[in-house]
Amino acid sequence: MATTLSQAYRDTTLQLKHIIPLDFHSIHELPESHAWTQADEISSEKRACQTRVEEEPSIPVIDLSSPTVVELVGSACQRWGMFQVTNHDVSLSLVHDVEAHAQRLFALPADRKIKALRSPNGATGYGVARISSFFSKLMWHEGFTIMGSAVEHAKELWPNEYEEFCDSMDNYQKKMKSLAHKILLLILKALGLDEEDQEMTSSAYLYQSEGALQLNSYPSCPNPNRAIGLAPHTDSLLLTILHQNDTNGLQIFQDGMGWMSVPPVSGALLVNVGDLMHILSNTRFPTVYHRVVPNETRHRFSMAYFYGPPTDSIVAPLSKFQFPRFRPVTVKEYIGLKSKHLEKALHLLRIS
Ligand SMILES: O=C(O)CCC(=O)C(=O)O
Ligand SMILES: [Fe+2]
Repeated sequence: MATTLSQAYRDTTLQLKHIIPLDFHSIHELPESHAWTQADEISSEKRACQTRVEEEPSIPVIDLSSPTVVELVGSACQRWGMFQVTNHDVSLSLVHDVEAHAQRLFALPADRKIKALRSPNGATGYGVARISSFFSKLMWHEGFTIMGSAVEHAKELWPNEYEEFCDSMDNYQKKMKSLAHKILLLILKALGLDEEDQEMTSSAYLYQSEGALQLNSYPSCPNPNRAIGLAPHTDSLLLTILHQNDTNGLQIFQDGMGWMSVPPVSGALLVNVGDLMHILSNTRFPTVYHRVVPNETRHRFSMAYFYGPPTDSIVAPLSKFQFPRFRPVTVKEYIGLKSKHLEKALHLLRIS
């Protein structure tokens, strides 16, 4: 039987310290457990880089109905591994509805949210970021992960009125999936894929793909300079489509430039290349190293939709690349490698 995405994520057992978020409602000072120093980060040399404050080039905003959309997407992927899209056919009222549900969820009392806690070897539900176990300090963040139906955990949160939440999450995931299909096709065209690749990717990747929806909350923080909202990481699958509310916080790392802010653009959705796309493109498209910094006065919410091929399928550089730089890997194996080795996982697949 085919492996589902949640099964692929289920095999890492964590301690509860790495699952239960802080009760942010009751905290007025940054606790030692959440106060980071450079030494607490794996890539401390990157943390040491200053965030740029002067005028910086910004991530391209691409109108999906533009006649040159393939070229625009191709050059944004190559330069940034990231772009924002407008004319994406996802209604803003749906986006805001999902955001409002996320706000309602995270505003619940801590003892209620704990009822939907991710289990120690589980993939879905309420909890800290999965990457937390790699760091000695905890993040100023709480999340809720959905893969497929949200019913099981929504019932734990709202035993009598979970339906509206679930309907909204279902609608949003459907919309995200079809937008991700569309964007994947544009990216594959931009890569100039040949017939053989097209057959492989269009049948498997497009029609049996899998996705996960991650709701993120970063409450206002009493000492944002010493806290981290989400530690630096790359996303594992092919693409991520992100909505951020009107509160800054997301930053991407650019060689030679350091950390650069990616402020929200009203009505646009942000798309970023993940590790599997980096493999497929044989390194032409960079996987985006990003983090979130908390804000002293404002509460940031974001919704990230992670999109990947079926979990048992094989990902390898497209056959048009004469000198593949990665060995083929199944999605499931890659998720396992990432759970064990975090950012070193990609290097373990390098063959040249
Ligand atoms: O909140 C954000 O802007 C980023 C979220 C993110 O990177 C993730 O969920 O992987
Ligand atoms: Fe991410």
